[in-house]
Amino acid sequence: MSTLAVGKPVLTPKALLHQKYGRKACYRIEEVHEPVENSCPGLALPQHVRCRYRCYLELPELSIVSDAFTRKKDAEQAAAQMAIEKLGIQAKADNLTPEEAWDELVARVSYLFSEEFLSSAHPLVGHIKEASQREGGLVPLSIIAACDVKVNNLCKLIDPKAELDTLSVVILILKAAKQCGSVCISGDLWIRKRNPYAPAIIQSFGNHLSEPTECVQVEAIHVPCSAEKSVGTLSIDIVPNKYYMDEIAQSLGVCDSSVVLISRSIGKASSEMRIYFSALEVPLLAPNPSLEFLSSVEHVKQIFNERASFLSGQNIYGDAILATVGYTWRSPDLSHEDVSLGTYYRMLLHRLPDGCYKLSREAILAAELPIAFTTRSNWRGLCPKELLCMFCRQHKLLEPTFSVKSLPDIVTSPDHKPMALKLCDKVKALKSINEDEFGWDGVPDSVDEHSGEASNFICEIQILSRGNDVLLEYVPEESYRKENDAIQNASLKVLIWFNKYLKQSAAPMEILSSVGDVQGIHVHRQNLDREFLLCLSIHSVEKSIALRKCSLQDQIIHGDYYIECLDSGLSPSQGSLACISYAVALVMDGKGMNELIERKDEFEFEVGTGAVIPQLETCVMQLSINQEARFAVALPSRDLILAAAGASAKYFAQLLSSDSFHEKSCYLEYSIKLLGVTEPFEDRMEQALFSPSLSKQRVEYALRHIRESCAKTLVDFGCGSGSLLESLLEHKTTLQKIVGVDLSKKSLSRAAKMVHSKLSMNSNHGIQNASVKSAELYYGSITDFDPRLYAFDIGTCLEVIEHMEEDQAHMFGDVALGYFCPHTLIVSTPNYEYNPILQKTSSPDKDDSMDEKSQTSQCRFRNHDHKFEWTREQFEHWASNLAARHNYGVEFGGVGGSEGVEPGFASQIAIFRRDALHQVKQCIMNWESKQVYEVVWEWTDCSRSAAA
Ligand SMILES: C[S@@+](CC[C@H](N)C(=O)[O-])C[C@H]1O[C@@H](n2cnc3c(N)ncnc32)[C@H](O)[C@@H]1O
Ligand SMILES: [Mg+2]
Repeated sequence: MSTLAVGKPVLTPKALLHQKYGRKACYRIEEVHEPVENSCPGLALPQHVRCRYRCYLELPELSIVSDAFTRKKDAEQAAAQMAIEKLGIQAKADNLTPEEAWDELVARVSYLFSEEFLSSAHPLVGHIKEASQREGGLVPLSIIAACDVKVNNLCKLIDPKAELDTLSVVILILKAAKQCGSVCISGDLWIRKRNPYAPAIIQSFGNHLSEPTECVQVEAIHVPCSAEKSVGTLSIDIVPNKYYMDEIAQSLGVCDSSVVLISRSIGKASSEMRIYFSALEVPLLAPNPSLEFLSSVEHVKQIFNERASFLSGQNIYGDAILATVGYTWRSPDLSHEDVSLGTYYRMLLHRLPDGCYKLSREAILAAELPIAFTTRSNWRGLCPKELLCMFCRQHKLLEPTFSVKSLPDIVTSPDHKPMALKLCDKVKALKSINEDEFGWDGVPDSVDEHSGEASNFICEIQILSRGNDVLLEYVPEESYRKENDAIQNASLKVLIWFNKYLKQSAAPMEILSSVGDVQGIHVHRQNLDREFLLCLSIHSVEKSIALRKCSLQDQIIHGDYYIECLDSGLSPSQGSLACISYAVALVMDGKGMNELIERKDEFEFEVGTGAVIPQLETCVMQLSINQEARFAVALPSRDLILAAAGASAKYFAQLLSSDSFHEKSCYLEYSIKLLGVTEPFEDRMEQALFSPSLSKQRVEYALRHIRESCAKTLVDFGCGSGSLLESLLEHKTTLQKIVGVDLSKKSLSRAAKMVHSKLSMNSNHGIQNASVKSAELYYGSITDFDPRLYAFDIGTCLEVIEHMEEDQAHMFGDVALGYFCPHTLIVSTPNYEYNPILQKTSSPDKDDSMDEKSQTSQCRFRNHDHKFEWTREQFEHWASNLAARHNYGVEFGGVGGSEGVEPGFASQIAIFRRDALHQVKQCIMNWESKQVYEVVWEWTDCSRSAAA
């Protein structure tokens, strides 16, 4: 039997106000658009705005405006809280003694049958109106227990067990009814108004009662008490002029609706989904039965319906019906909705952490709860924190507590990373980089702007029962550079632990504590087992009726019907995002049956995080874009198949229980097609494999040359988010004017914010590179000439050309040296020959036996956006010809790897210098050219320009 701990109901501020004002409390939500973080003055690009919500609360005696919140409901609660504080309202119900609650209950029951009550939108009104059309105007007591929250709350104050037992609520209402003069009890469990309503009122009921005009069949679920019996469907007839509760009574095999007990609503707060069961199953009708008496009766224990009790969180006895039908606050009409078998299995699945994730991705047969949260941008489906909160709510626990601590002195990543990182090390390294919000240069956004050092966060989590007992505490060992990463990773760890606990409950706790890499989890086993008693028991029962394993070997991928197509060379590797379409069919070989269960036209997942079933991941890693494959896996549990089947669950349930099914070889067949691959960002690899990171080395290389050249003006072609400009402002140079050009407005916005904050810091502290007098950012293509950037001292173009089509890269070379004519131009681009080293290190599972040549020929580009990558020879060919055409000299260098050692530098660099003898020729023409770039941001040092 369930022995869930019962806590005092805690009323939210809104609920408290509702108690006092009802509908007189009016909430209105208004959106507030706020620019995100450090906005940048003068930026001529739309900046990111965050939408938040403010709540306006109108009460008869005052109006309140809340602060802005990310969630609407938080704004409402905050407004309600402010009102409560201003008005000095006390949580009344909380302070009632059981005796006072009893008096209130009697008054409430009486009020529910008053004429005044009939004008409210209360769901009970529908029942009273229906009853008035029947002889005697009788209403089942259980309806009051089910519909009126206030009655329920009062009953809980009188007897805390009312939380779990509908029956005890009914008994308390029965007693209260006997004490109030205005109602009377009829039979055992009927209640009615002692003096009938005025004929005029009854007349108006008839007019307003909008009952269905024709018979409707509502699909419902039959949940047998015996766990050995399968859950099935049934339909409830809703017939004009008949009370729907009587139909339910009939389905339960009881005489009338007064002996039908009703659970609280299940699922969403607005849902009318409830469990119905027979009061006759419980020895209720004995005189004055107490709950202690009831639960001590062996018979009651035997008829305890575990599955129904688990779903409703209340004690349910005997066979039960799960249905969505009833009156609501929203409309006077009877509302109803089908509950399919698929819905039932989805609800069960929803209670497990991995099930909740699968449902959030609508990919029940493909998705798995990932084992790692690498970056927010790669995570799909509900985030771990949301999943954990949902899990706690579903299991009627308190909301989890997250305590984030900032540890400024912990160093996340070692200074010198080995070249060959093990996968687990790599995942950690990647985690610590977290470039997710950034497109190109991967500047982590939690990096402390002043010191350049990252601060570190850990997030501790505590899970408490509703009775405030500690169930689980998690103190992580790892720290993260972003607060959100710390929270998400900690939440994920706890979810993974719960998943294991609920699935391997029989395992001793020592084993559970050390599963996977979940360390730092401390559980209070007794409390935990008590809270999850039902869940564990249901899970073990479901396991026992799980399907017999079919003859096909698990894990085996067979029948690789690869469609021959041009190999694009692009296959997913660890850390990349694979986009697939898939279909899963239930196949019965002997019967030649192939039934589609689940399909998705587009499904994205991060490779290497266990976000899909292992067979699927293994298969996808062997595909290139546009290739298709099929494989078979042994049948998973029946529950999972039925949850996936959704609306067709009934059909599949029949199929799976048919005799012929057990005789045939059955399996699930997955057909998948790889639609696209988003490679992990190149700089993620660069950061993980080089120390300092390759991008940092490039910037330092450029910086050295800039200093040596004593340049005063610099243009960064394809500046991206401004990583080079940032570095220029952090170091002493002779530069007075710096300009960036890019085609990405998003990157330019980031660059503007970054340059702005660096410049303000410089002028405040009078340090670093104070020589810069002006900074400009332009939006435009570097293959177009703009005379404002003519004849600068130095031009840089780092890791840009490979992002253009090859002919455009050639064009850029000609425009840069032929029109822009900088004195010096530095161009960097990946060295294709270096890729085998990078890719071998980044995918340790790849076959090592391949000789180097074949590896090179199979190598992918470093970034999905690269249009080409050149070998050293190709690069030198391009650069030398270009230089010769425009009277420049060129030298080569690079970063990553060493000079003269095969296969050269990881990033190859050309430095073009204008031939001193050749003066710039196109001067006149240049000045006549149109200004094609758009200024998106500019800054001038007013003090200096004024002084000058
Ligand atoms: C890999 S990022 C490099 C950014 C920066 N140079 C760095 O090293 O961090 C390449 C950049 O080139 C820009 N880009 C590509 N084609 C361009 C074009 N035709 N004109 C201007 N920018 C371009 C992209 O928008 C992107 O910001
Ligand atoms: Mg690149």
